[in-house]
Order: sequence, then C-alpha cells, then structure tokens
Amino acid sequence: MQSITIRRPDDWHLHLRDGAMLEGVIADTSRTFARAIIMPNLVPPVVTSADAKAYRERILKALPDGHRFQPLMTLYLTEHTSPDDVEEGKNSGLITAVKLYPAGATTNSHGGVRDMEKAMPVLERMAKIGLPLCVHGEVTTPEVDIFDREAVFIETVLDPLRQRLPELKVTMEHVTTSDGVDYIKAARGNLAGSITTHHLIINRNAILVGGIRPHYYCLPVAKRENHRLALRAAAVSGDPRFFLGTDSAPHVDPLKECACGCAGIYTSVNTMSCLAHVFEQESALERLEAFVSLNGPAWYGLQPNEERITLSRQAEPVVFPARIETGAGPVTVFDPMFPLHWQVVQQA
Ligand SMILES: NC(=O)N[C@@H](CC(=O)O)C(=O)O
Ligand SMILES: [Zn+2]
Ligand SMILES: [Zn+2]
Repeated sequence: MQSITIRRPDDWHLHLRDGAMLEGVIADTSRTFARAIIMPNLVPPVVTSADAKAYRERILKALPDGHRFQPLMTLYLTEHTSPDDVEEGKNSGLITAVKLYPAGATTNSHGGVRDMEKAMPVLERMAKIGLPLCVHGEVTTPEVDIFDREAVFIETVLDPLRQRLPELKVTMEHVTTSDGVDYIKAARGNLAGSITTHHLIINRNAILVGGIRPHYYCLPVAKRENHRLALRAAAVSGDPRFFLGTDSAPHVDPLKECACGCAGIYTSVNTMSCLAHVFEQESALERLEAFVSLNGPAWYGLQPNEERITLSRQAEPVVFPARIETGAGPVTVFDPMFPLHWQVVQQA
C-alpha cells in the first residue's frame, strides 16, 4: 500500500506546557490532530475549572492561524479537589477527564494524591456523572523497582479502586507492560488504555545500551522487549479498548542532558509517520484508523472527526528535524532509529 486516507486523528494524552514552550510546540500537534487531551501537570498544576478555563484560553491563543484544534481539558486530582467544581466543569463542557498522579510518580506530580481515601468523594461523584479518570499507573513506593511499578499499581491501587467503584470509567494511560494489556483485556467494562508511539518502538535497551541516552528516558520507563511486543499486538489488534495517547512531553535539551535528566519524549513531530511504519510492519495498516481516530472518541463518548488526512509512502526516507527551536530552548525530536518512509501528505 502506497497511500492511506483516514479520519483525522486525535491524541488522547498530550503535554503542551505553557508560555514559550506551548507556543513552540502546539503547531506540531494541531497541524495533524483535531483534538487532544491536555495534561494538567503545569507548575502550578491545573486543579480547578477556573485554572482549566484560563489554560484553555492560553492554548487557543497560541494556536497558529488557520489551525483547527480542540484542546480537551483535564483537572489534576488532589486530595482537596471539590466534587462540585468537577461536576460544573463537566456540565459546562470544559472538562473531559480528571487525572490521577500518584504523588511523586512523574514530572510535576509532587502535588498528586498520597492517600486515595481522601480522593474518594470526588471519584464517587465522577462515577455518578460518568466523567472518566485518567491515571498515571505507577506506584511510588521506594521499595518497588522502577520496572515493576506499573504491575504493582494495578494490583495494589487500580484493581482495589475498580472493585470498590465499578461504575468509574478509568483510562490507564501510557500502558507499558503486558500486565497492563492483560488487565485491560480481562476487564468487563469501564476500562481502556492509551499507548504511546515510543513504547511501540523502543524497549529499555534504547536507554541503556552503548551509553546512557536521555532522549529515550520517559515515565513509565520503557520495559523489556516482550512488553513492547504485547503493546504492539494490542495497538494493531483493532480492540476498541486501546488507542493512541502520544504522551509527547517536551523538555528543553539542557534539562534532559544533565546529571538528573527529566522524563519525557517529544514525538509530536513524527508520530503519524512512526505509527504508519509500525502498523505496516505488523501488516495492519487497515487498522491504523481504529487506533488513532476511532477507538479514542468512542471511549470518551465523542464523534470521530469528519475530516480526513492522507499518509503516503515515499521512496526516499522522510527527513524530520533532529530538534526544534522554541522560545524556551531546543527540544530534541524522537528518533525511532530506523528510516521513516511514511509522511502525512494531506492535512485536513
Ligand atoms: N511521560 C513522561 O515521561 N513525562 C511527562 C509526565 C508523564 O506523563 O508521566 C512529563 O510531563 O514530562
Ligand atoms: Zn504519566
Ligand atoms: Zn504524560
């Protein structure tokens, strides 16, 4: 197949940041994607509907002329989040989901939830009104090995929560293990998972073999090859419970290339080219649309986009920039370590 036309995709997990970084990165998403779930882990985080409204306005203001893009806002769940504020945010159409970061799990998550008990009133309200909870599914207990944090989260936090509140819709974000894939597949409803572009492509060797490579470091950290293969099988299966959330997470290079580098991989620039490559390798190009354009809206109760984009396979490798320049500084673009031949040739 040399060309494929699909509904315009959405990104169900995206970090746009704020200020000069927001201005520098937004076009890389809005050029191709119609909508994205916007992560609330700013400094300070987006915790109230008023914060989300103001952030949404800043995003729309940063949007280049002529780009049609809808930011779907989330609130950062804290132990003090007000159930009424969350409900009002949902009713006004502002809020698409609430995000749970276990305290300390990832970038800018120190204000996250320490004691799940304290979050129960708001989680109960969300279950009642049908507002999904997006979770960064890793425990932060220092005794738990970083490669086991997702599996232990499922067992000790997620499953008990779902047993207690089966009506709550939960998105397990950036699934990185076969444990996560199996848990989602075994669920009898109200559970889905997003998968990033990079976790379909790299395993943990990318970070550590031949030298330490900070631009492949993200959270949850990439796992062993058997996990990557399980993620690929889930993504290309067409199973409606799996969809794209790029988790594209820009950090300026000096904050990654240092003694204690930040977690996050910036994939917005070449995500669709990488995904077409993966789906072609898996002989599943006809299911790319389900993963990037259909399964996500169905889960979030939205219509798929009516516009179409076309990707075509170029004879020569497509050249992407190694890094982009933003007003905040340079940001390295994800390098899949193989030539990319697919290119979005027609945007909506
Ligand atoms: N994925 C990452 O490695 N980093 C994200 C946070 C997150 O999604 O956990 C970030 O905000 O930089
Ligand atoms: Zn996360
Ligand atoms: Zn993220």
